Amino acid sequence: MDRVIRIGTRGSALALTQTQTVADVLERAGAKVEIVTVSTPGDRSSAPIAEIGVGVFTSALRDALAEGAIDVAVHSYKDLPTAPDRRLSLAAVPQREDPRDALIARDGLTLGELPPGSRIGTGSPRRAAQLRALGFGHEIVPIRGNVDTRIAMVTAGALDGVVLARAGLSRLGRLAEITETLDPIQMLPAPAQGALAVECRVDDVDVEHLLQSTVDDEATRVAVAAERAMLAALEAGCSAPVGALAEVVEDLDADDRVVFRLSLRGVAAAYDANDPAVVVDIMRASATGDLTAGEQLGRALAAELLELGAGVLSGPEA
Ligand SMILES: NCc1[nH]cc(CCC(=O)O)c1CC(=O)O
Repeated sequence: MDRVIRIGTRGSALALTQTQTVADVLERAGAKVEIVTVSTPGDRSSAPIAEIGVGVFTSALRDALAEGAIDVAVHSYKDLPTAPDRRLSLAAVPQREDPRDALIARDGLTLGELPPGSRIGTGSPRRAAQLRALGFGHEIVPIRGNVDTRIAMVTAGALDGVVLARAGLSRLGRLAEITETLDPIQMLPAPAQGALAVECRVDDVDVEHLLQSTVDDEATRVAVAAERAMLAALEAGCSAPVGALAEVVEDLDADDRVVFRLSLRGVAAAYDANDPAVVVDIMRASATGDLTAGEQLGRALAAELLELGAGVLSGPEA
C-alpha cells in the first residue's frame, strides 16, 4: 500500500504509547504511518466519568475516523461503549497485556496490610464496590486524572493507595511502583481491560485487511468478546460496577484429550435505583464454555448474575 496511514490517538502519555505499539507493528509490515493526536472532551473535563458518560474518550476519535481525518483509531478497549458504530470496523484486537488491577500504596504495603480507615483512591464504581466487599474497612476516595496524577496523590501523602490497571502502568514503564497486583478472586478487572481496539472505516478494505493480518490476536479477541457480551447484557445505561475476565484454559475431553476452553468469571452489583453509586451487594459467578461460543457464554453469565440479584434494586413501594 502506497498511502500513508494516519493513526489517530488521544494525546495522553498512555494513549500515545499504546498507539506507538500498533504503529510499530504496521511499520515492520512495511506500511507508512503517521500518528495524529485528537483531543477528546474526556481529556478536557475533570468531572467524574459517571457524570460525563461512557464514550467521552472514544467518540471524538470515532468521528475523526468516520469523517476521514484519520484512517485508524486506537482505543483502550475497555473505554469503548458496547453499542457498535456502523460507520466503523473493529478490524483488530492486538495481544492483550496483563488484565489485572494493581495497588500502588505507601511504604510498600498491600491491601491487607493497610489498616482500617486507610484512604484508597479510585474513580471506578467497579473497583470501589469490590474494595468495599473485601471488608478491610478502607475509605474509598473518588478521584480522577491521568495515571501520573493519581500516583502523585500517594507520593504526596493525600492518599494511602490507588488502584490502577496494571496494563497502563506497564505501558508507562511504572511497574516497579506496584505494591500488590490484585488477584482476580479479589478484584475482577473491567471487561476488556489491558486490551486495545483498533478501528478503521467500514469501507476501507485495504486498511482492514492490513490490520487483520498484522495486528489482530485471535485469543484476545475471543476472550474480550465474551467479557463484553456479558457487560452488554448487564448494562442498564449507567456506569454501575461490572467486572469480567475470560481466559483460555486447558481442559480434558471425555477421552482424556487436552482441549482448550474459555473460562469466564464475572462480578456485578445490586445497586440503588436512585443512585447507581450506592451498591447494596455484589454477586460473583463463573462458567466455562466452548472457545467458539464466547458471546453466548458472556450472555449466559450475565443472566446468572441477574438471577442472583445483580442490577437495579426496586424500592419497597416499586
Ligand atoms: N479508565 C481509563 C483507562 N483506560 C485504560 C486504562 C489502562 C489500560 C487498559 O486497561 O487497557 C485506564 C487507566 C486505568 O484504568 O488505570
